[in-house]
Amino acid sequence: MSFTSIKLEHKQQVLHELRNIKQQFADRNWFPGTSGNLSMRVGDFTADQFHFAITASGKDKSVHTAEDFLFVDQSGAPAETTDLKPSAETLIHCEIYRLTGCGAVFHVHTIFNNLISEWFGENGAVPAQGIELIKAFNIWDENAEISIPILPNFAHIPSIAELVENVLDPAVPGILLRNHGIYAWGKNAFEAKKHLEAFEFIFEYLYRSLLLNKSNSN
Ligand SMILES: CSCCC(=O)C(=O)COP(=O)(O)O
Ligand SMILES: [Zn+2]
Repeated sequence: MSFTSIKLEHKQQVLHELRNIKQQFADRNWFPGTSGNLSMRVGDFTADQFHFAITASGKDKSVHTAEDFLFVDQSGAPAETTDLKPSAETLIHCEIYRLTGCGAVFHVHTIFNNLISEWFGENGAVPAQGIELIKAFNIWDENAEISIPILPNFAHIPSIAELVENVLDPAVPGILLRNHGIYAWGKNAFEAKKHLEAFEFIFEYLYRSLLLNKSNSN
């Protein structure tokens, strides 16, 4: 499906939804120092051709302007003529869409996701077991255990993007970049937000249990 054949109302609806999510995350201080990026797919999906709206790079994501988002194609190139630059991390979004066919990808830097990704960094994954919010990933087993992948935080984004395929687990809709932040996705913005919130709950839970265990052993 070409970008021009996607209905204008659909594109506007997606921008409206992204703007709302951006506001909600900004209110939680989830975009410190211009960090973070958000995207939502528009139109039909094939692994070879798709389009999505994404935050422009380097903006203060706690303020709203007419230049907050632009549309890009499956390679991360702008789909329309614009002076705006897509997020520096667009290629990671491209790869997540290509591999999952999802509808939205949200990336935030928080203290808890940074500390936990660094703590478990050498293991390449964060183990989480028996935490109620695992059910937000539609995993309902009692005492369920998941493993949240961690990729190295290379400065060269294409080198990170090419590793996504090796670690992506269809049952776990998120990937951490070590000491950087998390990417969470879902079939739509509602689900991507639910997943992101569940991951952040799990990271805070793990951080606090590590501290509790440490103080108990002293
Ligand atoms: C200022 S944090 C470093 C860049 C980053 O990790 C990020 O999430 C924001 O980059 P963008 O190009 O999307 O603004
Ligand atoms: Zn980032």
